[in-house]
Amino acid sequence: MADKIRIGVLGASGYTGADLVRLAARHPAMEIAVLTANSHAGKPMRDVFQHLSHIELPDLVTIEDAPWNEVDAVFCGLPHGTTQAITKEIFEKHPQTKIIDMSADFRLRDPAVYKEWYGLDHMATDIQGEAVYGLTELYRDAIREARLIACPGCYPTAVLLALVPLAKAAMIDASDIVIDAKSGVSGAGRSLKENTLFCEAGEGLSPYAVGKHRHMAEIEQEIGTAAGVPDLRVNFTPHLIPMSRGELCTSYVRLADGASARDLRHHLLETYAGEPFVTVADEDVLPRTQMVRGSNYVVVNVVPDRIPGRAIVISTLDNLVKGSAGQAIQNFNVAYGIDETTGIEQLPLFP
Ligand SMILES: NC(=O)C1=CN([C@@H]2O[C@H](COP(=O)(O)OP(=O)(O)OC[C@H]3O[C@@H](n4cnc5c(N)ncnc54)[C@H](OP(=O)(O)O)[C@@H]3O)[C@@H](O)[C@H]2O)C=CC1
Ligand SMILES: CC(=O)N[C@@H](CCC(=O)OP(=O)(O)O)C(=O)O
Repeated sequence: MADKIRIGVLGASGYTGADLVRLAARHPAMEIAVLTANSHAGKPMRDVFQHLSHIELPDLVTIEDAPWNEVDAVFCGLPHGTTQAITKEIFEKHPQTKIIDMSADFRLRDPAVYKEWYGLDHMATDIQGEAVYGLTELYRDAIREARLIACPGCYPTAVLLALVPLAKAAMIDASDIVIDAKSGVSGAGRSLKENTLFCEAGEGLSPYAVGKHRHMAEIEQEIGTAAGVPDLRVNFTPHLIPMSRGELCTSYVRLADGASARDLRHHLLETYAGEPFVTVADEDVLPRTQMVRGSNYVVVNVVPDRIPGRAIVISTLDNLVKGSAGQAIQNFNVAYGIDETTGIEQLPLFP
């Protein structure tokens, strides 16, 4: 293979950053050149993550100390609000760099909507316009040309892969979507939070951010665009479930006149025929997190609702792989013209 592409991972001491490093370390076209951290800066990566002690990795440095002239591509796994300024700075000094962001900082096209949901002024409105929404299966052509890729949130990835094709084909009523979502605790990141403590997350199931979760903005943006419905509103309720990784979204939809659950499933089968990572489950198989754990796969299916004129669409993924690091690498592969499955072909872990 020609020279490897040198990558930097911002936020390598976090969950998405660490999973990115785990996958990148075996990617034949990548060389891990720079890893950054905040409170963990100055430490060897193996001191922070013992599961990565089998390989040689650069030590963690602060963003300020990172040598940007030594990287070709940057993956960002930073908290919301911390990616815009550094993205601008890198592009100003090294305009050829490709940036693949796993945070929400460039996902929302309208900076006013970003402010509404994140409570922050957008600090890079001049480059927001060139950001491509990194849902690979739906934006592949634009990703090929992009230097700034905004990977979707984990819940939106699961929901949009299932619903956008149906909304686009006008097979469902985009204005009547109710999404019940559940996520493992790693979705909340590695920092200490009360609701993620073992004693408080274990043996329980808790709804959170009901009626106000910021992923609604992303889901509305993308389904609204696909369906041609400006100001679309969806109902989305996430729950924290006591497992470390994995996510399952159950969407209750109203069928367009004449459409059946079976038609919806056939449409998804046609849409995703040939897609390496989206599996439409066999007719009687219900998606379960155990079908995707540790992998870049998404499993979807559609079943009839007992209420006439409605259907239930279920989708599942691993929030740290297809929901963040795996999808980021999939986008990297597309952006660099590498076979899309490179480095992320792992089958799910089971049991
Ligand atoms: N977890 C998930 O399933 C998903 C997360 N995301 C998004 O990806 C991003 C990262 O999430 P996740 O890995 O879970 O988060 P973590 O909390 O696990 O990690 C955050 C990382 O950012 C670093 N960091 C924190 N604050 C700063 C700062 N002010 N300046 C520089 N670096 C900083 C931390 O360094 P240190 O630890 O050394 O202090 C750490 O490396 C977030 O935007 C998140 O919303 C997207 C999809 C899925
Ligand atoms: C369990 C849990 O807390 N999950 C996170 C999802 C994080 C994510 O996927 O996405 P963002 O990049 O948009 O934060 C949450 O609901 O905020």
